[in-house]
Amino acid sequence: MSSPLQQIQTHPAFDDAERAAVYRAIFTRRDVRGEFLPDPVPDEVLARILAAAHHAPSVGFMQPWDFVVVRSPEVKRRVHAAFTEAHAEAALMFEGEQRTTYRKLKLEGILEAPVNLCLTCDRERHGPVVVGRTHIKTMDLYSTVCAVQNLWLAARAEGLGVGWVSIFHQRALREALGIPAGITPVAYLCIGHVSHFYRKPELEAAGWLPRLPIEQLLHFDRWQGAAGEADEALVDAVRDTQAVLAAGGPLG
Ligand SMILES: Cc1cc2c(cc1C)N(C[C@H](O)[C@H](O)[C@H](O)COP(=O)(O)O)c1[nH]c(=O)[nH]c(=O)c1N2
Repeated sequence: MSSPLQQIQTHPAFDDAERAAVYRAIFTRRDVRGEFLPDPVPDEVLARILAAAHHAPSVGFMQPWDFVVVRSPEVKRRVHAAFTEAHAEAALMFEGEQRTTYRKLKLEGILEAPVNLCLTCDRERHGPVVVGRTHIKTMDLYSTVCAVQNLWLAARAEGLGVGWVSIFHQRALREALGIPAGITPVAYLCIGHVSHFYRKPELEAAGWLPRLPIEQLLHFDRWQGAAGEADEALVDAVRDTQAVLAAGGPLG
C-alpha cells in the first residue's frame, strides 16, 4: 500500500535515462511536411498523444481546447484547397528571390498525412472571468498552444511526425471543418509516421533563416541590450550547453 503522501506527490527527480529521453524528444522534434508515410496511426497511439495534449497547463485550469480529428479524404481536400488559395496569396507577399524560394518550400502534408488534427480554443469556456486571465485575455490561446507542444513532443517520442499548417484564411478553415462561431481554430496539424526526421529545421537547411545564437537573446534584470551587465558565466554555459544538446551530446 502506498502512503497518503505518495498518493499526492511524485518523486521530483527523473533518472538519467528519463531525463535524456525528454531532451531527445525536444531536440529531435521537427516540423514535418514532405516525409509522411501512408501507414495508419493506431488508435492507442493517437489516444496517447491526445491525452498528452489534454494534460497541458492551461490558464485557470480552463482547458479551453477541443480536438477535431480529420481522417476523411473529402474534408482534407477542402482544407487543402483552403491552403492552396492562401499559399498563392502568401507567395505574392515576398519579393524577388525570396518569392521564388518560397514557392519551392513544401509547407504542408495535409493529403499525405493519415491523420489531421485541428486544436481549437473555446474562448468562453467557464465564463468571462477565469483565474489568471482577468487582465490578459489571450492566455486561453496561449494555453491551447501549450497543448499543441505537448502533443508534438509526445508524437516525437512515439516516432510520429507532426506538421503545423497555418497558411489559411481563418474563415476558410472554419468552413471546411464546420467550426462554430465563438470557437477559434488555433492549430491545424498533420500527423503520421515518417520516412525520416531531418536533423535541422527545413527552413534552416534551405537557408531561409539561421537558428539565432541563444546568447544574443538573453537579458539580465532589465531589457538592456548587449551593453547591459551580462552574467558572462551563464551566457557561456547557455551557449555551450545548447550546442551540445542540439548535437545530441550528453547531459551534464
Ligand atoms: C505557430 C506555428 C505555425 C507554423 C509553424 C510553426 C508554428 C509554431 N510551422 C513550422 C515552422 O516552420 C517550424 O517549426 C520551424 O521552421 C522550425 O523547424 P522545426 O519545427 O524545429 O523543425 C509551419 N510549417 C509549415 O511548413 N507551414 C506552416 O504553415 C507552418 N506554420
